[in-house]
Amino acid sequence: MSWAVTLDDVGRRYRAGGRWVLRGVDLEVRAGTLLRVEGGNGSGKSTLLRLLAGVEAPSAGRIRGLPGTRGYVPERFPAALPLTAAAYVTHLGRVRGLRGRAAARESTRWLERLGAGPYAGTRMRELSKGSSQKVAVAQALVGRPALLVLDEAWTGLDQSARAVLDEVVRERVAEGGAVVFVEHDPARLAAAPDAVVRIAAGGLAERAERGPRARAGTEPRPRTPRLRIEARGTPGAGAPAGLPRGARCRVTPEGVLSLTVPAAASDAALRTLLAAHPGWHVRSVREEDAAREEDAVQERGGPVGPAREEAGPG
Ligand SMILES: Nc1ncnc2c1ncn2[C@@H]1O[C@H](COP(=O)(O)OP(=O)(O)OP(=O)(O)O)[C@@H](O)[C@H]1O
Repeated sequence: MSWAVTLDDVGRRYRAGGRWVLRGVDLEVRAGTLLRVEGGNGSGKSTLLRLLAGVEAPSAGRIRGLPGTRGYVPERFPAALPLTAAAYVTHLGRVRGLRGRAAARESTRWLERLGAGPYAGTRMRELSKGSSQKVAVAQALVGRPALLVLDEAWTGLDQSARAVLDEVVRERVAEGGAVVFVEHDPARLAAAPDAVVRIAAGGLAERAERGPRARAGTEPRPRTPRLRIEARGTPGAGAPAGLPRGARCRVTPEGVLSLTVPAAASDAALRTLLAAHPGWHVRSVREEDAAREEDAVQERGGPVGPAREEAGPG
């Protein structure tokens, strides 16, 4: 069955008036695809995954088409539950629509496949960290959810359970499910994703689509996109020192700065601007291609949309 989850201009912040963790995120996750989410620590990967898992709602924008059955391995699994591993996974199976016996059978099957069969009857709070992680994975897989969201799900698993999870991810995608994952090991499923998105400065700074040849690891990643950062500073101030490699910077005598940087270096560029003395007030961060298009429209006297993202204070 063909379906897709669509994020339209999605933003997330954790308190009203607080910092936007994610902003202006447009993303489509289609059935039968594997998507990897990358980004530095604290960039918002887990936040994006929680939105896709439906356990958090966006503060701005819309998420459409979330399938009814979703499996989610959170970054931190609440292991101190008073249930046995089997009872917990069976319970999740029922939540996903399996009837009693079928839920229990599937629970046993997943626990055994992951190597957790011997402690299916152990209370969750008595399990070791790695064993508890196997239960975290089993509870996400039971009932074969259409969308599987894995937040560092391999962490803590032993080698054979890791290999099983690799295998299961491939199976789910081949069966028409969608899998979205974050993983710190770059070698994990390295040639498998259909797309890789990178979060920087609160938005999806980079999106690399991969075709069937790339699945076999033979196609180079597309050109790295550049971001354009616009900021206002003190009239007469020159270009700021310490910009990352690959940055191109223009400053008008009035103190209006236009800086383009490879997307991967945008966090470093923003930090440089925000830490400079005298300071820079960052007005917008946009993909360079989109900024060019808006400039062209403006030159023709047409309408200009609002900047997609504000990255600085105020
Ligand atoms: N429940 C919350 N309440 C307040 N702030 C939060 C909450 N969850 C996340 N944040 C903040 O949002 C930002 C992004 O966090 P998130 O966990 O999504 O990043 P991440 O990319 O997954 O990081 P890591 O690689 O370290 O796991 C961080 O600054 C974090 O402090």
